[in-house]
Amino acid sequence: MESFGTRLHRAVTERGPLCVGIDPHPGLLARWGLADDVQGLDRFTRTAVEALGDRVAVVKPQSAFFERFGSRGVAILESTIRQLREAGSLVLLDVKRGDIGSTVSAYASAYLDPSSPLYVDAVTASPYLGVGSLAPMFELAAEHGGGVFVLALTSNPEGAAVQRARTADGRTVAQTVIDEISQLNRGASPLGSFGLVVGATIGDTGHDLSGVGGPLLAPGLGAQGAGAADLRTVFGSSLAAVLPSYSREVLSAGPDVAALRAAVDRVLGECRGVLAAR
Ligand SMILES: O=c1ccn([C@@H]2O[C@H](COP(=O)(O)O)[C@@H](O)[C@H]2O)c(=O)[nH]1
Repeated sequence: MESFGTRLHRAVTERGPLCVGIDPHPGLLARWGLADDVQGLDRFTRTAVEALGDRVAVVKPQSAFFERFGSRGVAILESTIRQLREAGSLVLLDVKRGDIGSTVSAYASAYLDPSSPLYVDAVTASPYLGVGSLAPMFELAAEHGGGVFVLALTSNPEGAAVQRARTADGRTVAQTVIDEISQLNRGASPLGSFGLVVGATIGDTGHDLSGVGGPLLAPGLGAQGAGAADLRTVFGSSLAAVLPSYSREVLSAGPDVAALRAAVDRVLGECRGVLAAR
């Protein structure tokens, strides 16, 4: 089984360095002329899959917007995941899970075991019960060619108070996460399967990302105010590993499929312009 890092490296080579989120906000449903109900959710996600599935390297459904409709929303999430995989994009489910290790095992089975209805290529995870508590996710991901993106320096302004706090050895909390994920990726080529989430909004953080060896997911572009040029400031010499991520900026071009695709081409072009100079 090929590793997630290898599959991601190929997808980005073939389709370009871009992740697009499927975040069916109530406001976007209204903008697309859809009701804020299960039928609206279904129509929204089918259109997004049609526009994105055969051209974007990684598509990132945001689980919260499906869960808010209960079991019928989760059924649509399952079907969206299947459709995206069939269309050839890698699916990164944004669920930000984290818990004590024995419960993380169950989350790992839910998302990273190929027999699960919610099986995806990769998930986001929260390290705030300790990076070590995520070990069952790392292990199942490694076994089945999956990936895990761990929150390090998030795009929201509230994150800094926790993530930049100093630990006993003087490193920030974020740097300890960065260092632990770097260890997991040691020796992986061309790219490790364990990534970090580092917001494009956060400016020059003074954190050392050079040894991570895995992908750096960069949300915060577009609707949260960061632009492609900010990637240079945030990531510096680590630009090669960056996977820029947009949700509302692209989705607000819908529901016309051609317009959604044009938005994808536009943001991809902007990101390539910055990432090519790495
Ligand atoms: O630090 C983080 C981690 C995750 N996110 C998620 O990414 C998208 C961003 O959506 P936009 O519409 O492009 O703002 C959303 O699903 C967040 O939950 C993040 O923004 N920042």
